[in-house]
Amino acid sequence: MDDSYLRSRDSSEYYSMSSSSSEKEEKHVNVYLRIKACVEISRLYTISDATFTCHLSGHHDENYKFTKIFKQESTQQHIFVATVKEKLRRFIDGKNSTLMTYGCSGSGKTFTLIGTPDEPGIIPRSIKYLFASLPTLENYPQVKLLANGQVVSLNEDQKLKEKLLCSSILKDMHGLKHHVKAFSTMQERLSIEPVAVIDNITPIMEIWVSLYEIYNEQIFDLLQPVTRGQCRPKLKIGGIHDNMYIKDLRHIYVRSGLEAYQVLQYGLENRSKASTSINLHSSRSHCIFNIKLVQGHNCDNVHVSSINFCDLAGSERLKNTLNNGDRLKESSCINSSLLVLRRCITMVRNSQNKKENTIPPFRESKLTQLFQMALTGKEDIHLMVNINPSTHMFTETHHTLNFSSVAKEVLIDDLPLEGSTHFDHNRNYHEASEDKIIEELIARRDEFRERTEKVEEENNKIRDEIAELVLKISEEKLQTEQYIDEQRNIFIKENNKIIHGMNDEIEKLKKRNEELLKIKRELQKKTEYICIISSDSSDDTDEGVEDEGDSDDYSSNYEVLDYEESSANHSDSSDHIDHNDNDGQTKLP
Ligand SMILES: Nc1ncnc2c1ncn2[C@@H]1O[C@H](COP(=O)(O)OP(=O)(O)OP(=O)(O)O)[C@@H](O)[C@H]1O
Repeated sequence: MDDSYLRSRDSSEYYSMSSSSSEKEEKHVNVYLRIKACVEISRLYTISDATFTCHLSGHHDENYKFTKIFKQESTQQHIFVATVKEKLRRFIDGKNSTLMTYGCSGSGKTFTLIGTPDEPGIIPRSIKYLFASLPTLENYPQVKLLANGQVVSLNEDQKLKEKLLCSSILKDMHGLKHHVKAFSTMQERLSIEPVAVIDNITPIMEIWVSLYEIYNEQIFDLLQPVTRGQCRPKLKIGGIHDNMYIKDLRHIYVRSGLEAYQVLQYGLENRSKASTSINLHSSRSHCIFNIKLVQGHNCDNVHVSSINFCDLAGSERLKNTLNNGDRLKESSCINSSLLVLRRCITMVRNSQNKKENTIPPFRESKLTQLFQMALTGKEDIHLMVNINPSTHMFTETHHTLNFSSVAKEVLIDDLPLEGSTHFDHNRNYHEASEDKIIEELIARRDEFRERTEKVEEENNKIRDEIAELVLKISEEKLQTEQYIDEQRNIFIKENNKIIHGMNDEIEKLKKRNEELLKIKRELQKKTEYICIISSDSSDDTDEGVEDEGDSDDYSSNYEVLDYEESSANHSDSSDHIDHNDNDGQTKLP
């Protein structure tokens, strides 16, 4: 580990990374005190450096020592830098750690861990720091973490399935768009914070997260989607000795800070909360967010480190809360599990001090059962104690301070990692100086700009393609219209031709008709004339004339002969004459 000194951007303090003093401190559990910012501050307390003093009337003053005290004006960033940042480096180096927030209801535990978009807490800052320090992670995981801590390599289908788990949660989050907005607001706030850039990276680097709550002494997976009306399944604890795990707990593979943050928010929406007389949004459960980092050169040779952020439910005096029904049951479950925690820590402390040698009652509560390793000092644990300095909370605050003083005495083994030869645990970190931060921000901005340009380029390409298609379609449309026009014109022309031909024919027929009518009239005239002549001659020579039938025969013979002659002249068209046509006009059928 680099021996360099770090400087937080918002304070003039320097934090030693691995100086001998910090190593000395790490032998005991780190216990921090955060005093809630509120209007009324009791005169019963005074603070001097890392000592908090309670002035009890009629009694001597009680002093409580802490690793560090964060006064009311301390910022979220200050607290993150002073408590967790170094743990995150150790986490990247392969070490496990647990941070617990402890305090009475409404004292600011959730605010310290989660915070708000404008004042992000320790977890969002840790997510941001972690992903900023790591290289870009692969789209798909190569290995999977089983709940019992085993690691198995994944085939292509399984990789896709794991990736889809995260996608389905993010899809569900679309109804909660404010979280995406909250994250970008937070990103802006956090963008000026220093990040560590690690030197040597392993081919396998994966981040997995899980979130669960212990509510009324039952464990529930908060990342397990449940349909409306369905009960969230209760999970069981497995494992042997002090190595405990939660059976069937979901671990989600996340690739970016945004993904991790969204998954966290998705789970927090499922957390049991209720309004109490002390806190409008009181957490009624212990809630644990876990991040696991898998690193290795190949699937058979990986190391997993784990970091827990544990937001404990607030202790509450039943007399003060006036709780009843469900709230009362929750309160007594919370208080009894915190009581077991206190007893366990006291016994661990006493056995470490050789005062007694009894086995702490870890199995009496789910919380202590799961965190047995950390509570016995075998893993790194640190405690954030939150207090509300108002006078009306004095009794609760006094209890909290007594617990913290015991916890502060617990020793932790800072054991080196066993068999941890998979990668270099003493990586070099480059703590980003102000210049480097600016450099990195510029690099990120350039990268972002490059990505935006690429997207714009693709957009333009697509736009051009669409324009081309539209042009093609309109050209084809035009061609089709022209073709239809041409065909219509040809049809009209042909039609006109036929009509013209027919009109000519009609004209011819009309003429022929007229001619025939003329012939008919002439014949009638002739007939009449012959009739007149024949009647005249019969009058004159009645005897010498043959009978009427002969004369009829003569005239009809004459008519037929003449008609045949004329029809022979017009034989081709006479067939079509309509002799019944009243006005003598010929019409088309
Ligand atoms: N340091 C602080 N600065 C500003 N607001 C704070 C601070 N600490 C807590 N608060 C506010 O006080 C209220 C209660 O805080 P929070 O919910 O974090 O308490 P809690 O200890 O988690 O309570 P519970 O155990 O009931 O869940 C919240 O509205 C929170 O925003």
